[in-house]
Amino acid sequence: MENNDKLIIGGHEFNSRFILGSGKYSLSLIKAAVENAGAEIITLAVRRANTKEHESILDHIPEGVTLLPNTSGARNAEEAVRIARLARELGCGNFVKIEIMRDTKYLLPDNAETIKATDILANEGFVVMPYMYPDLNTARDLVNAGAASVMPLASPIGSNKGLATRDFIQILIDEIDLPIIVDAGIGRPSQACEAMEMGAAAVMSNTALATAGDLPMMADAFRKAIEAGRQAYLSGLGRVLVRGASPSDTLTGFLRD
Ligand SMILES: CC(=O)[C@@H](O)[C@H](O)COP(=O)(O)O
Repeated sequence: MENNDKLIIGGHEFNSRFILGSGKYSLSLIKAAVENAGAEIITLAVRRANTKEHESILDHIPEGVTLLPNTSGARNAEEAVRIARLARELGCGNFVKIEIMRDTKYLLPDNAETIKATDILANEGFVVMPYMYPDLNTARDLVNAGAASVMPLASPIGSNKGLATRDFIQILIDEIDLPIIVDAGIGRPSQACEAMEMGAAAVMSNTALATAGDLPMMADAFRKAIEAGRQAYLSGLGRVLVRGASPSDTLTGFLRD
């Protein structure tokens, strides 16, 4: 069956709605993770592409997969811009995921600096995907700055705690006319599925796979969950009763009479 349900980011079309983080597991597992996840986009810390070691992450990423270099390590807009430009010089393409963190304890993104970096890099022709704390005003500023998607955190990076910011992500999904990609803290396939049922355009995960007992098998489970959540969203979820019950068939009422 032809898949007409594409994820479109900065004019580029993707079939998969699972974006894979690569930072927390070994190079030898990357190919299997991408294949089992069905992922078409994989993030890459620029320091891992720019290594002097004989093995570079770039050698392990299957052909046809879009690289999403991130600016991890940046503490302000200026540093993020510098890392993004370096990634482009290294041949990593035009996509960039902006990650700016001043806080080293909770690793929360700096929304104000993220808006500044988005503005500069979008003007330089990058496809900018900013990681952000889910806040509607910030999201609107990111749209105006030229972002190609918005990536709100579900819970702190690496926590596997799931959709702690659920209601605020829902506001972004309802109000922002860009793909909302739920990032960070998604610890289980069921949480990824829920994000997709809410109407998220895609989910990104790294730690959930990296800390799983069997990484490729977990990648497969995430792929299925994300597809199921998308399908449920597109089919229109059934309503929830505020109170009472509703009989499953009319016969119940008939027998009582
Ligand atoms: C911003 C950031 O670093 C996250 O994208 C991370 O790569 C994924 O978060 P988890 O490791 O919590 O899945």
